Amino acid sequence: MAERKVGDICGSSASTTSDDHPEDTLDLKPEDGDPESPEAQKDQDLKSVLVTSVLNLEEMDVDLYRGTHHWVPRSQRLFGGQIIGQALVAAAKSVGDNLYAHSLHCYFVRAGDPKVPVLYQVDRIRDGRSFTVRSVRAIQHGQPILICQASFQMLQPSPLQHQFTMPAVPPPEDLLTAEELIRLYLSKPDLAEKYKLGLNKLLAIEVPIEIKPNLFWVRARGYIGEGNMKLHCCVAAYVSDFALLGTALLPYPGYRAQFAASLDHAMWFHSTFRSDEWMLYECESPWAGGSRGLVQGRLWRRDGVLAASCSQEGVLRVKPVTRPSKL
Ligand SMILES: CC(C)(COP(=O)(O)OP(=O)(O)OC[C@H]1O[C@@H](n2cnc3c(N)ncnc32)[C@H](O)[C@@H]1OP(=O)(O)O)[C@@H](O)C(=O)NCCC(=O)NCCSC(=O)CCCC(=O)O
Repeated sequence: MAERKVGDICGSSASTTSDDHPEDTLDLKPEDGDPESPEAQKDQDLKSVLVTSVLNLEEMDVDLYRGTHHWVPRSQRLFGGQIIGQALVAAAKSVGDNLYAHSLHCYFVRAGDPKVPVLYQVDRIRDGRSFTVRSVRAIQHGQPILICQASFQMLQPSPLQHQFTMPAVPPPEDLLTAEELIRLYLSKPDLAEKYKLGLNKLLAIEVPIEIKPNLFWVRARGYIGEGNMKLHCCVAAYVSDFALLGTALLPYPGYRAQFAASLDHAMWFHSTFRSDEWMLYECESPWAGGSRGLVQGRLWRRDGVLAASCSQEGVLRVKPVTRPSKL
């Protein structure tokens, strides 16, 4: 019989069997697949940091988890995608293997503090025949920073099947990564010192996501492996918040964000996909007003299958870009 350790929030621990919550043993670790396969050989040292650390929550007690931070944005508030991804991991741990995340709805109610860990408390709202709903509160300093509802469904076939068509874009292999692009700029001999400094700072940031700018080809860095769809959904939830809100600023090159923070985030998962393989992230902003911007994203598998969709509204307070006078 499997044994697992539980403890209270203060860190004391006790031992119990997994019999009372057999689903709690759900393994969200990356799959190793065939260790002899060339892919596994090549990637065995390159496990995605997203699954080995960011999304690898520590179990504190039944339905209570603790997450740690990896990359913290310059704003010094926690990255929203990290909190959503970790909340989905916590929710997924309380549902059976035959259930798959199909949607989540979150509100970011307070800025996350990078100096302390985040606790995730899961409420088992309902276990239905087809659908199962969980509510997760992400807590710091005794107060919620995120509330998240996630819904899971067993696989069910349907004659209704349609999707938009993926935009035609160059494949990721034909494009430069963000790092390559920065290095290209840095190699220019006439680049001013202040830009060199800024670009070198950008290069030093270790974001566990790879992006090719052009609508965004995106994937988790490192190897996760095939098969664990719950885990790929959690990674996609992390990835989906990256650079999404900035889409609402694209029509306004004359302004820059003075304050930007996502208010809510909703996501729907449509098909199986691998978050460690290139997916096209198509982002658009149908509306902005009232110091807020609405953004929508579609994650496409490179074979043209729509993998996931998301929507987000964020606070956007801007100020005009001041350019030095040429006189
Ligand atoms: C959204 C808020 C800030 C709302 O709280 P609030 O108390 O109502 O705050 P607020 O009044 O909006 O103030 C926020 C800020 O806006 C300023 N402000 C307020 N009114 C005005 C105005 N008229 N003109 C100019 N500035 C104004 C306030 O002074 C605040 O500024 P400050 O924080 O003091 O510098 C809060 O709920 C919160 O912090 N929620 C968490 C949001 C969050 O952390 N989201 C996830 C991280 S953001 C992210 O991940 C985006 C992706 C990053 C990427 O794309 O790279």
